[in-house]
Amino acid sequence: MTHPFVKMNGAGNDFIVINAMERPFAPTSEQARALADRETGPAGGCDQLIVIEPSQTGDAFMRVWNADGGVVETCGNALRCVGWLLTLAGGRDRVVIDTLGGPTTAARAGELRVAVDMGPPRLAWDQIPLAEEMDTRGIELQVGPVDAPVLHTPGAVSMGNPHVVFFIDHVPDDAFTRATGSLIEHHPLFPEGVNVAFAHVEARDRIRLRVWERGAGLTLACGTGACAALVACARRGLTDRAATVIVDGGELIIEWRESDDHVLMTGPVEVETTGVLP
Ligand SMILES: N[C@@H](CCC[C@H](N)C(=O)O)C(=O)O
Repeated sequence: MTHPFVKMNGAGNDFIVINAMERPFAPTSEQARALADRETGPAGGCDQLIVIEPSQTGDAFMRVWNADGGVVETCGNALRCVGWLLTLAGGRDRVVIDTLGGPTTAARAGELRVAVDMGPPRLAWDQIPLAEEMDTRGIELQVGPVDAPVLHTPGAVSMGNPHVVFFIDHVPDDAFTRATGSLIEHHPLFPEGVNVAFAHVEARDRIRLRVWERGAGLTLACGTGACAALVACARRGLTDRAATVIVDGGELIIEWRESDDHVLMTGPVEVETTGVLP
């Protein structure tokens, strides 16, 4: 493959980023899986493989592979990482990055900090998508026995990719997050699978979040998950429209702007290492 790569992370959610602006890079899903592999992949593998391609309408197009080799619509933390690389390379403060989930603007927000405008959340049941019509403020889904569910009535939100957000009165441990997340990820209610978030509201402006990502499992942070959690919590009146979302790998500042319905996410990015693919 012999492409140079940059290993980066956004609040701990880590990526192998490949610049294919001048030389195409189109891995098969098996190759993407091999690059992401935690034992044999370069630089310790990754949660998502990210390829930066030319775009007709923006400054670049960002393509995303989950660690399981599936191509998905978007990735919020990767948008911040790619935003950092593109602004650095172009000597600019702001860039437009296209994705399969829609265009995003990324702007520098300090040293190794980037803010992205993720656009409006998609809240109609068929935009998530769900298999049947439901009120996405609280969908008919529960975990545990019918008469005493452990979790129930989560919110559903698309940030370009599908999310379900459970409201939980404590921070779930790894075992619970893995077991419940992997069960819900493939639930027939979600024909395209779903990212599963567990939101513990600490205050009207503070959410502690853990996310089981579709196609990647338990990660240290999920940017679109943090956006979806804030939207789901605000729709239920549990938080204001802006909050700090604390994930396992750091903190993300999320605002659901009233004036234009857009969701903004600001947070850290880190360059871990660079290398060349074998
Ligand atoms: N880590 C991401 C989301 C990556 C894609 C997701 N697993 C999906 O399948 O939709 C983020 O920061 O948003």
